[in-house]
Amino acid sequence: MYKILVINPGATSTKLSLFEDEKEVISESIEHSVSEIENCKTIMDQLPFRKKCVEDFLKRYNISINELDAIAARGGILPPMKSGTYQVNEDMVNYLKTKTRVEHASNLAAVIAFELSKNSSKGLPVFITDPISVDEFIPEARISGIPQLERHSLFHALNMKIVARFAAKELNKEYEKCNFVIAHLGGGISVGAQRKGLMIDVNNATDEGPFSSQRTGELPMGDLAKWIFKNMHSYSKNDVKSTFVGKGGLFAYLKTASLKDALKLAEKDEYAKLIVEAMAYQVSKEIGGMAAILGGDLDAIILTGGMAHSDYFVELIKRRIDKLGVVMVYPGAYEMEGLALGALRALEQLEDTKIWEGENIL
Ligand SMILES: Nc1ncnc2c1ncn2[C@@H]1O[C@H](COP(=O)(O)OP(=O)(O)O)[C@@H](O)[C@H]1O
Ligand SMILES: CCCC(=O)OP(=O)(O)O
Repeated sequence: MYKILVINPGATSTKLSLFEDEKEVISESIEHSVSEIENCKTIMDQLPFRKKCVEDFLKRYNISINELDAIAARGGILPPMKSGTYQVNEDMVNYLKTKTRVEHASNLAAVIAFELSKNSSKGLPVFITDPISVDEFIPEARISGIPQLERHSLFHALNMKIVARFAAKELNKEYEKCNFVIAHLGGGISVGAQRKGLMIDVNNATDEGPFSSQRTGELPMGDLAKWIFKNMHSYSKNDVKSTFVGKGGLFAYLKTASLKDALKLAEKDEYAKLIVEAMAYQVSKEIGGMAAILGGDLDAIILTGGMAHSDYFVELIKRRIDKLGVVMVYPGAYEMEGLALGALRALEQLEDTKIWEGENIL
């Protein structure tokens, strides 16, 4: 039996689990205070308190680092790379600390895990599986409309890939032979077209596609450019950024980033109802686009993420898309399981573990 520690830092929490083979035996989500987060200028400034929170977890459950067989860490924003499980090494850690293109809490996971692994007396492997920067785009998906700006593949790869595996199993089909449109409806929203195991196009969850709880998604470009020029003297670069990612989307309209709260408001307030319906409308539109990319040849449309817990929200989407194909719903996120199973496949040598080869791996 393999013991695997799983580390998954999110924007405001750190999720930790202990798996014994496929079974999650301990699971905790540690919330961080706004002041703890705001005191840190960069994500890497959060390293000391995030690492301590993992050490405290190990102490609380009396888990010695020497009894672990692996640590499975959420993959951060690395250069574009193939889907799969990678062994973390010093180069990857340095990249995450000093070179990553996007500040995201997931960048901390491999760094924390690698530092902890050094305390093991037996050489503890650290793995990441399906990081946010998995890139399986077809050439035409990279074209934005202007040669200076390329589209990038940045999405909820970990959860979307694992639910696709669940769906293939449920349909009794081989994962690599299935075509899916997958919509991850969490704090951020990614909607992608997965053809025969490869995510050939997906909206960049930070700045394309539907608006989400705190992100604007795609915006009317001409008016956006005018808005930035008009406000460039009164807004800092960070103010501009947080207007679109952090204070945009549901939050900008309703002052809540939670769909649960928005749905409560919508029971009495027509404006709140309109905003929730608009989010479902935009998700449906993105799903339709991705179905077209697959030429309508779909095994299923998969809805997943926290917002898929809401039957009401799922229904708003389903009524627009259910003529496109079978709709399968996996509410919540399966990231901890995705990480543990990735590490387990590596330990059992069921899959080739990829070795980080630096920045030009594709
Ligand atoms: N039962 C529910 N009904 C409606 N919305 C829900 C429900 N459960 C979770 N959500 C919504 O899901 C969103 C969070 O999704 P989640 O996948 O947990 O996000 P993340 O892990 O990215 O923070 C929030 O908007 C939350 O309100
Ligand atoms: C950039 C895609 C990943 C992402 O948005 O993750 P969160 O929703 O967890 O911030």
